[in-house]
Amino acid sequence: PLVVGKEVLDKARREGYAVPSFNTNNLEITQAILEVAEELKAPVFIQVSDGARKYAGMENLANLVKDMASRVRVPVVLHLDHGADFAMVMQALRAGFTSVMIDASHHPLEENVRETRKVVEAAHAVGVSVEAELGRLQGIEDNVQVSEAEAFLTDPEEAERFVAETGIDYLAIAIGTSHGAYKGKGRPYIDHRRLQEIARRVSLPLVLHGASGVPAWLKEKLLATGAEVKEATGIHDEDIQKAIPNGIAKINIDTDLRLAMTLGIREVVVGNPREFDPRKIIGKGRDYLKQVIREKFQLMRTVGRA
Ligand SMILES: O=C(COP(=O)(O)O)NO
Ligand code: NA
Ligand SMILES: [Zn+2]
Repeated sequence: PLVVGKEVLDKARREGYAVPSFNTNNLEITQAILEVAEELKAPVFIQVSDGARKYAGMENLANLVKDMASRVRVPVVLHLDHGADFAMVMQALRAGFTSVMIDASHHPLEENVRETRKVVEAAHAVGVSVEAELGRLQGIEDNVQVSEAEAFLTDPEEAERFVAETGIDYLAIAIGTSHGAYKGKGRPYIDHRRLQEIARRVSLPLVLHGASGVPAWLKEKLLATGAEVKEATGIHDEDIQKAIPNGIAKINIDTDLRLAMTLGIREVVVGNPREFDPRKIIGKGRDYLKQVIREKFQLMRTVGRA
């Protein structure tokens, strides 16, 4: 069924596992997420970004997820990813989202606090959970663009104050991850000591953005189809596994789903110039999506937690 975010993430932090939050833009991605969640008896977040809202329509995606969630046994949270302002968050509340992010992390701290408090008051009035962000990730994704210079890691003491002043339910932090498929040369440096210090001060579930791994098997297959993804790199599994016992309870995955869908489509289209049935073309993408989603639930130890 569709549930509110707080209950799902409080349990995850308490019991030492994480819940993946997968971005969706369409029917096939949503089907892949829910089929695997049901198969593995895992709670899951399905999130809609600003770009997805523009591409598919917020109400369309909300109605699709709400209806499909009502027909599965595992808990499903419908989450607004990177809510840009109060108005967008209100539209999501009206559309029936059960979790919303207000991302005011690119504003000065005082403005971030003010904007976030406003959202918390409105969302909590209708029983919806709130995620906010402190600190900035580098990288580009769906209009969320931060240059190297502007990116800064989350200050533990500031995080403690921010949580106290805003009343949010979970906190997105910057500890070295970044959005997109190009997370820096080689292995991105994840500041685990900083995370431990934040987790010591903040008892709320912590959220990791920019957490796609760009799995080797997926990258190899993509290269074989002629996809130009040679420089693509992601967060290493060990860093994900290490972050979970240190308070990370929600982990955002978008890029790995994009790569998986693209692999399926390219394999069919590049290999079969005569194929023009979208169900065969997009369907192959859905198969790879399910493989990636399965791996995420296993990596985050979400399996069987529903
Ligand atoms: O943080 C993300 C997704 O990050 P990735 O690009 O690493 O999948 N969405 O909010
Ligand atoms: Na989010
Ligand atoms: Zn993000």
